[in-house]
Amino acid sequence: MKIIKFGGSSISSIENIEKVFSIIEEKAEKEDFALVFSAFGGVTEQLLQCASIAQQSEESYNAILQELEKRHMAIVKKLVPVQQQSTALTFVKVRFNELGDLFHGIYLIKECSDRTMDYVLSFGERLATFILTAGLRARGKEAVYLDARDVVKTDDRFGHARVDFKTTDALINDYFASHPGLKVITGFIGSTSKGETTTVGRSGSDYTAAIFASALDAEGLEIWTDVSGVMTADPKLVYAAFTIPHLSYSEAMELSHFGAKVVFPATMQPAMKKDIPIVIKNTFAPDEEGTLISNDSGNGKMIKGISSMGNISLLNIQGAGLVEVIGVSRRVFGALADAEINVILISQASSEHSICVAIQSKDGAKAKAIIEQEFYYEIKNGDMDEVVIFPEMAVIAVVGENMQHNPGASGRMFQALGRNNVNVTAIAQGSSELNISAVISQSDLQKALNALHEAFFLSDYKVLHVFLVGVGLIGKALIKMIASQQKKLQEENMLDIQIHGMANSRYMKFHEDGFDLNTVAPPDENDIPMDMDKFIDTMSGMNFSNSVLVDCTASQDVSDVYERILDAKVGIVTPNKKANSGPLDTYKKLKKLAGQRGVRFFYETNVAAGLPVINTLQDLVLSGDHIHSIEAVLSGSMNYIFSELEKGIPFSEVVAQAKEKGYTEPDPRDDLSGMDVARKILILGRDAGQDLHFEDVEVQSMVPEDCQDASSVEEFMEKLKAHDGHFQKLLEEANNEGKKLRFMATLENGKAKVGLNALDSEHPFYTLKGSDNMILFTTERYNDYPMIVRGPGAGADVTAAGVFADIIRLGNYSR
Ligand SMILES: NC(=O)C1=CN([C@@H]2O[C@H](COP(=O)(O)OP(=O)(O)OC[C@H]3O[C@@H](n4cnc5c(N)ncnc54)[C@H](O)[C@@H]3O)[C@@H](O)[C@H]2O)C=CC1
Ligand SMILES: N[C@@H](CC=O)C(=O)O
Ligand code: NA
Repeated sequence: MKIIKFGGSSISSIENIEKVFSIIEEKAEKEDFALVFSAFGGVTEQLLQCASIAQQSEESYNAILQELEKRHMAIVKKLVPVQQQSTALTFVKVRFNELGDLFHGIYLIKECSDRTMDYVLSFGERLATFILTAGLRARGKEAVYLDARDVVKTDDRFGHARVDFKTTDALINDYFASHPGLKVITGFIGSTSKGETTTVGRSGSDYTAAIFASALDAEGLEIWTDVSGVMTADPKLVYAAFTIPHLSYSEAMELSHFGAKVVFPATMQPAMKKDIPIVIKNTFAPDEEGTLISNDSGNGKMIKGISSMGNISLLNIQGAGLVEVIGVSRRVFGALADAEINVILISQASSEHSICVAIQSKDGAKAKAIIEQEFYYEIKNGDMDEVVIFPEMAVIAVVGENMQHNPGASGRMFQALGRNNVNVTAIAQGSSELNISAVISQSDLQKALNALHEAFFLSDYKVLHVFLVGVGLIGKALIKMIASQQKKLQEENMLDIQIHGMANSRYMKFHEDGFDLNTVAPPDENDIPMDMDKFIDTMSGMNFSNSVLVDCTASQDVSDVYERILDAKVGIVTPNKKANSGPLDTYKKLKKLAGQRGVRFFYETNVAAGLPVINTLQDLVLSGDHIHSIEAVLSGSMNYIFSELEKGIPFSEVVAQAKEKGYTEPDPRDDLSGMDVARKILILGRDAGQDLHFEDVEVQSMVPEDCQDASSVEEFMEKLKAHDGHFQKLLEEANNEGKKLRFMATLENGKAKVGLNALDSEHPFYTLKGSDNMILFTTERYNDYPMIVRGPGAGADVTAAGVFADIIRLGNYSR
């Protein structure tokens, strides 16, 4: 025999009741059970509401009551065929007449005692259970309605009555022995020895089910609700949370203490005493396995779940006068207990210099006053400091029985918190080793939960949260690329890349769960106006662990926020060269900060797009090589322009083509002026370990003087046409000597040079084509012949691919 209970959410509508009936019918073929029901979804709340309105001597409770009656009547009419309806309809009618009288009484005397309230609430369970019994009978079941008040005997603590198990167990067994058929029992209610109606407290129907299970030595207790069991963390805060298949009673109790309110400790007590397994199932997903709660903890997982409690204040009681003084804690806790303040967590270090107590925020001010009063003289004498209160805190706890004697849990917990910049204010662990709790700032709660969830449950599976600024040529190509690889990375590389925010210069938008990258469009006027500070605030507000800012702009304003970003332990990936080619101090500061904060700052595409130039150089330097010189073609657009020029196409036209093909900077003058190449050689020099400043780079510009100040790119392109002849001449001069024009950069002896050169066929750059880049590293190790990297060095795809590779690398590093 099993006891099966369905809660209010499972029977909140006709459709849901039909689902419940199918579950019952399917089960009836296989096993023997009795049923326990709550009131129909929402009814208890409405009865409470009526009572409170009536108490204020207002008549509007009548309307609610009438609606309630209609709802119950309608359910009878749907569940029971006309010819069998009369009993149920009469039952409902009579109950609502009684309720009407009851509320009228409350209305008249303006008072509703706990005793009356229990009686009022009992109608919800009685009505639902009676109607459902009739519904089951109409479906051919031999169902018997059992008003639990006949068998569940309690004391008279109305609202949370204590069960007299001895009498109750005997009555339940007598009833079951003398009544064949499917027993359908009202949850939540009982009665005193005088026959007064009582209720058995919060989540009382679950408790009723457990009382019956225990009395009958049931082989199992099933609680059907609207979630698929107890989850590893609150799914509203941790979207990767999943159902825990198996918990021990103690683990379930520990988890429910901090938040996982699927099952209440009180419910478990009677089942636990008799070692009856409890299964939590989802009425709306009956095929899902749910959670089994029994006396063992199932698989060997160290941590079963992570729970949390917000709105906590931390009270710090400290002073030199506390050390080795006996009785201080008795006084602290005595004073709090006298004031009925519940203590959630306690922490005291062995120095005995301070005691730290977590309480609910609503009790904060009162608790501070009470302790200060208790220690009035000690504070006055300076033996104790004034009580300090830290508001807006939260407690997070990792829970699992197998932590016992199993080192490593706390290490992993605090490493994950630290790595994600979550400051821990207090720590507590009981010697049962069932739970390690930490007090953190409320604003870090979601991030902390996710970080812990990843560390304990998804340690091989990483979610990387991307915030993308710049949805232009490169940004768009990047989104497409991530979209096409997202699933494969999840499945084969255990790396889940989600984009939660994106912005261009005018608008920004966000998505808590991550955008659908196959359909997402760049932000537009329907979204939020772009504001970098707000972008960062929203990003921080989402509080994800393991986040990265991807900057696909060419903007100085965006690179100016890198310091803030790294400081907040958020990584950066960018093709934008502004940060690394600005003041040397900034370059150094960012590197240092990333190191200090343990986050990554990747910028492979700063030089030669996706070609492995930066990584190669950094590897050379890290492995102890010394860079003697660098000779390079570093501009895809310039190489394209000067090699295409040879086909006889006018200069202004090839520049337009380079722009069209996505090789140039947003403003092609940045390429033609040599600035873009200057930035790149500067970055290479710095990564090679040299203290290079922009002044150390000699740059030859290809922008004709009268084009320099054109007010727009279009005007510039137009003006450029007048100079086609000049470039044609340069080309002819070179060709006459059997040479080709190459725009290149060199770095030697701490000086860099950028400009146009005519090179003969002996030179390695002579054969470069299209958007090719080529970099020659002459180093201590690569001395006789340089190390060479060559290939297309500009364009949407090769750049986006390089950015994407950096993102993946960053994701993998954070494992
Ligand atoms: N095109 C290429 O082959 C390569 C480009 N890069 C770099 O990639 C970056 C992006 O280039 P493209 O996509 O071609 O440029 P783009 O002009 O097509 O796109 C830039 C995007 O940034 C946005 N933006 C500009 N300022 C902003 C601000 N302050 N806040 C928010 N958004 C802002 C724009 O609205 C636009 O969405 C540049 O830094 C460029 O140097 C690097 C390697 C190769
Ligand atoms: N505009 C650059 C591409 C980005 O770095 C180039 O032409 O190489
Ligand atoms: Na590169």
